[in-house]
Amino acid sequence: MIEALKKIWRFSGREKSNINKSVLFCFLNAIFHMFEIAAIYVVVLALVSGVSGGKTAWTAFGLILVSILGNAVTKYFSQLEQTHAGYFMAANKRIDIAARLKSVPMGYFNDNSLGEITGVSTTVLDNVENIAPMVLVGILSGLINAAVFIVMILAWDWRIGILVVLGTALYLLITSRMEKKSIAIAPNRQKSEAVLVAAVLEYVQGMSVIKSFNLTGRGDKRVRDALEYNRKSNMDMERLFTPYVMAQGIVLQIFSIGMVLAAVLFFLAGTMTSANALMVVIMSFLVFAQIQSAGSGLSLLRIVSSSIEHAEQMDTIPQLDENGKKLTPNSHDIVFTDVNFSYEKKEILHQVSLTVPDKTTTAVIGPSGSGKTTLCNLIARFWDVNGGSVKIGGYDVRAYTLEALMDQISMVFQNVYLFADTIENNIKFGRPDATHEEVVMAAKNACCNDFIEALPDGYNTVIGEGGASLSGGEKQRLSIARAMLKDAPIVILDEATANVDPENEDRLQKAIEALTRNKTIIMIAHRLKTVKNADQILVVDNGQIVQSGTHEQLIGRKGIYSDFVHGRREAVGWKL
Ligand SMILES: Nc1ncnc2c1ncn2[C@@H]1O[C@H](COP(=O)(O)OP(=O)(O)OP(=O)(O)O)[C@@H](O)[C@H]1O
Repeated sequence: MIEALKKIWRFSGREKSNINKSVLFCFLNAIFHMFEIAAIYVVVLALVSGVSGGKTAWTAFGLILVSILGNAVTKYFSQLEQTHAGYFMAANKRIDIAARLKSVPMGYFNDNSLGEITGVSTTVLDNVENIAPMVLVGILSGLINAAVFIVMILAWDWRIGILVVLGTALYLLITSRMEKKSIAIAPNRQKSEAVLVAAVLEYVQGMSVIKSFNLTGRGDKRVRDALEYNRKSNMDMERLFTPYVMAQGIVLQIFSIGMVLAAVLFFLAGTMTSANALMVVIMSFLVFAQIQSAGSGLSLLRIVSSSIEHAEQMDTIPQLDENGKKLTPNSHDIVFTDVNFSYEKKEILHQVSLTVPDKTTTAVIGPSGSGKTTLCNLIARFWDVNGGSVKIGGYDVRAYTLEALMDQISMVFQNVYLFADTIENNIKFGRPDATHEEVVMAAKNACCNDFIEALPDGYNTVIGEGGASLSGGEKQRLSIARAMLKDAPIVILDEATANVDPENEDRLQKAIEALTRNKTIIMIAHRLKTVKNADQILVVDNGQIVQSGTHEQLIGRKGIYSDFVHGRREAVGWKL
């Protein structure tokens, strides 16, 4: 229990002071509750002594008024501090995760990790946000208040005090058993929630495939299994808790009745006044309220603790080793020296050495799966090489901070991702401080202006998440506009014109020429015309550069390139 409490306390980070304040307000709240008891005591004393009158009534009224007002104010502030602490505990972690993800190797992102990240950022951190401060404050204040209350009762009547101590001890014993038992089950419940999020995510993402292959039955099997797993783990938790919750209730009932019986016996034996005996009867309803508050916190402790453990697993996501500096190279040549690379075990690039001179265009061609995209991704350090080095302007890409490195590079990917935001902001992603005029200019150069102006709200049109409401070609052109706006010295184009209709292709080619003028270009090319015009062609086959040179040099040589250009080699799988 102490370990779990410490874990929440550690996790609360900068919000510790809010937790402390909330505990303090809970303590004050308990003191104000005592004013109620004092009011009752005043009335009981007056009734028993038969000296009741206006003074008694006003005193009792005054005490109750103070109690109500004090209760309301302290409850409000205690709740406020808890909500503040919970919100920021979760928000800080969410921000922390987002920051970490920026320097995670791209290989980390797959369906499972996506489900895991979504699960932690939503349900797991929701648990922390909503119940962590409540549990922490409930337990701490409940225990402190119960202890103070017990000391006061012991001082008032030690015999009744002992009964309260015994009831409290037994209640805590049962609660601690329940808390220990839930150690085994709480992480399972956590896991089932993450599995459910991952399954739903995959189901929604794969909806087009599921529909087109009419797999609705099979497609949702994973979701149904995940729901069943989640239901079962929740039921297991309930099943485990129910007997303990019943035992807790029974113990408190027995000791409350015990207090009443003791009071009657002590009164009959003449060792307790009638006023005090009446007070014991009344207090038997209130005396265990504080310990119950601690108990309900304890029963949720494991859930919060395993939520925190789960969220903290995000700290173990592999990170690219970042010791870089904010470098600004003088030239932008790209040099690979003996690069070996594997995503997992299988090596994809073998001893690749190449040079892309500053302000020249290099076309990369080769069969599908030969390693062209991988080559480009290593320049942007989406992954780190396993051997050898990739240098830009004489500096290893690992010597740059990720931010400084990305300042050097614009990328136009095969699959364009657009955010659920306005067209303008999607283009501005290339340079957030760009003016509207600059955005329009980039859009014009990328042949986007016409279709954007035809949209209902022009540049302010909000596109669907993932760019769902635009055609493939339109998305591609927007991503080129983004790159134009960024105006980085190195441009990496991966199948940049693959989705553009023939009507726009020539204009887009011109736009790409404008984008790439005076820059270092590495492009995965698929048009013979582009390849021919490149300063250098690299032919990749099976993770190696098998040929390099200009079109004129390569066409005259025996090899893959001339075979392909002369149609002697099957075009299947080739990107040309
Ligand atoms: N994230 C990844 N994890 C594991 N293997 C990968 C990953 N990405 C690519 N590969 C594998 O690496 C090899 C090279 O892939 P790459 O995408 O670089 O080839 P490519 O030449 O660009 O192919 P294409 O022209 O079809 O896009 C392929 O065998 C591919 O299956």
